[in-house]
Amino acid sequence: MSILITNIKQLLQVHDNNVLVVKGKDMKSLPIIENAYLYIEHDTIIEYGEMKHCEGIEAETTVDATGKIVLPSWCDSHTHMVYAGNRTLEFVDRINGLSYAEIANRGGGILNSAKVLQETSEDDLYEQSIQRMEALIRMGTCAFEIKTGYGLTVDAELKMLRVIKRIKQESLAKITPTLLAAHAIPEAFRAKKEDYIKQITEELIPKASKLNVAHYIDVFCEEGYFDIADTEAVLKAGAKHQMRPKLHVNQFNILGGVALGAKYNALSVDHLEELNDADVKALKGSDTIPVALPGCSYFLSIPYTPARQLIDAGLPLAIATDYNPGSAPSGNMNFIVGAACVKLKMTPEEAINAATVNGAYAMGISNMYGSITRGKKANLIITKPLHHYNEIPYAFAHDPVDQVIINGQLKNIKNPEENFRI
Ligand SMILES: N=CN[C@@H](CCC(=O)O)C(=O)O
Ligand SMILES: [Zn+2]
Repeated sequence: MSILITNIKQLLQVHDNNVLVVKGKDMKSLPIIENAYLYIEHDTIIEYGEMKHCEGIEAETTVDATGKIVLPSWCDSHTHMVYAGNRTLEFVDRINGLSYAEIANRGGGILNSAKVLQETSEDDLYEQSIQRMEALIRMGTCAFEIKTGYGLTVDAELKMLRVIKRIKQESLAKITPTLLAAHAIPEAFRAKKEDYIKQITEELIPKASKLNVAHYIDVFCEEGYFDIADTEAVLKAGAKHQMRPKLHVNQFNILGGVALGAKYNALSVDHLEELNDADVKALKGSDTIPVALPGCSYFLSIPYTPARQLIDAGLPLAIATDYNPGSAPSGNMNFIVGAACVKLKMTPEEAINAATVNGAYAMGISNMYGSITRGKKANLIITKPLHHYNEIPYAFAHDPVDQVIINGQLKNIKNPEENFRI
């Protein structure tokens, strides 16, 4: 199967030499080819260049992209999209004045989602989740990290892992599973957190490892959830099973999770709505990428991650949705790219780098995803006609996506019958 895209107004994120991550000042640069073509065979980017060099290329399918922009599809490196039900009642409670912490203390929040998930069948959970994901593919995301963490029992966490495994096997999207082993303390363990940590380290992690689905491990390192000692215990147990950390840190309070993540060679440290100089120092010289989640800041009305401080310190930054029923019930990366510009004061180039190649890095897949490079996977967005790529973040809440190519397959996203499964 071969596809030739012609007359592309702007082909974005073009790197002849493969790029794994973009840091600091380099994030301001977004290599583009104006009036370009792109040629794909099977699932792979084979060739690209200026239209004047396109002669002689024949393909089974030709797409005329006159007036349109082509870019690598979004790479969303932080989601909790496998969940059951919703938390719309808590949304209204928050509008009426309750805080996220107050709702959690009343047994709402993560505990509420866990109760519903425990009562939901595996097939139902799979269907709810894959339908959420397919809606997002239509919005231009073709690579997703998916976390467990709404199980809160060994059985329910393993159920989540099996659902993620099935999505990974059956979807055309690229899936990176993460075991969010310590997300909240179940009611039954309130007075004996040590026993819950023991259950996680001695039972959940070994059993999860046997399923061979998740190679990343996550902890919600936060006041009222898991402190530094708990987090370290979970990371040590994960390391015994070759699970690399991807951590929730600094969402409401700074506990030292960033330095701990860097010490354990975390792939990413995510949230960082709160940040201090020691955190920035800990990240410098590490291979750990910070990840900002502006949808969560928007929805909870909490501070936005100080992206400028991170980028201006020479660090890389990724942006992701945090798609979940409690703090970010939207998985739309187009909105996240816009919010990164408006609220995090990132330039469009920085935001697009953060949502493509750096998002791929934060999932450990940037060798094959996140840029237009010969030999990389053909996961692409073809936009509607736009004047310039700046229009993607500028026209906030618009949907710029016209067509997607996922794993080398051209999809008509407007057709409700379109299929994104293998
Ligand atoms: N902060 C921890 N976990 C999720 C929210 C979970 C929830 O409220 O359901 C997050 O990343 O924001
Ligand atoms: Zn999260």
